[in-house]
Amino acid sequence: MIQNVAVIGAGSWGTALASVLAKNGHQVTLWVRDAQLADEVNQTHRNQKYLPEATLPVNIVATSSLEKAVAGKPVVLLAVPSHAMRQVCQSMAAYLDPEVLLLHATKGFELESLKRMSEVIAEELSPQITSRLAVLTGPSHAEEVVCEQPTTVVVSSESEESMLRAQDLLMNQNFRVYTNPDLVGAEIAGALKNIIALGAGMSDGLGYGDNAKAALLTRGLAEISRLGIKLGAMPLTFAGLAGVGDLIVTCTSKHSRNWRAGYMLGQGKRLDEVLEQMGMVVEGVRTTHAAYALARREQVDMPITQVLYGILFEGKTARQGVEELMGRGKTFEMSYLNPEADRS
Ligand SMILES: NC(=O)C1=CN([C@@H]2O[C@H](COP(=O)(O)OP(=O)(O)OC[C@H]3O[C@@H](n4cnc5c(N)ncnc54)[C@H](O)[C@@H]3O)[C@@H](O)[C@H]2O)C=CC1
Ligand SMILES: O=C(CO)COP(=O)(O)O
Repeated sequence: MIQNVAVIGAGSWGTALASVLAKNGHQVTLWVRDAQLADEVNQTHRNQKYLPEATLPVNIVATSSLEKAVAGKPVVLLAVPSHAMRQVCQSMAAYLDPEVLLLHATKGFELESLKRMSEVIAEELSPQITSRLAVLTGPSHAEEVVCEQPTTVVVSSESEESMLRAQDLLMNQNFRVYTNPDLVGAEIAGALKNIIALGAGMSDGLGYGDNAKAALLTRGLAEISRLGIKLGAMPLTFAGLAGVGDLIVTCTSKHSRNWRAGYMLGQGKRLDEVLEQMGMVVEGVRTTHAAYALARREQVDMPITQVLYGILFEGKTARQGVEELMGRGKTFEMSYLNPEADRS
């Protein structure tokens, strides 16, 4: 069924998802924070800053008014950075349709509370929203999605009906949408892979090879799963699109902001320089901070995250980080073989 959909956030991901929805025939209102960019999208059907190569469908109409964007819309899709989620929800709460289907495509935790995005959304809107809330995640760079390159993603929700509705809205010949009821696992996997992508970029920036990258991905997945399972995720989610799928794409793609930021750090640039040069959100930086705190709170061993925290926030060099990881004591690969020593 053709729907009126509001997409909140016109960075690369919001713009690409607006394009998918519009090509599926939906009428899309795109909320753009910056009024000048809203005019540009309406007049030129382009978003020069975030997706310069793409021409956008004409059934995307941009507005810088959050009220105009969401009022009366049966479906709202949020694609803002994690640090903006709470404030955006607060600002749009009064205008939302009480029966709205809410999707979010944000990969991160709220740093201050260490909460997942769906928890932040439920706190700001209402606890009942969880029956109409779904997360969209999986290996999907905006730059490829917007030019209709084959892509697979996953939607997760506590409500089967919401999950199926989200799948119907988004799915097409080039954008294949799977469902997975493990909302907790889907959100955690999508957020934590960005930490490992920073590490993979650093490894490449240091000039290390494929062996180091494979080690980071595999041991990264081990610690992502360890924390995720402790926080209530289903183990198999980490073997799926939201887990290993997204880990592969983010650690190996030239499109990845996290990989690119890591690469520059590996070459010896300072974090502030790197973030300034990126000009786009690098979720892995805040997520490293959040995961470091979560790992301490939950007493879960996350050696790669710990080392990256040292590099990002404590002045350790990338090379020292590698030495630290390679110099750790002997241990089992599979912690279930020795659960007492749950080490990586
Ligand atoms: N770019 C991609 O290919 C993908 C991104 N994501 C996730 O989507 C989310 C958004 O990422 P991108 O679109 O890539 O970011 P981006 O850096 O391309 O754009 C960020 C957007 O958020 C807006 N924004 C920044 N601060 C804000 C604030 N305080 N309040 C409201 N809006 C604010 C900016 O104006 C911009 O429109 C992130 O969580 C990211 O991990 C997920 C999958 C793919
Ligand atoms: O989540 C993503 C791809 O699935 C996007 O990753 P980056 O933010 O590193 O570009």
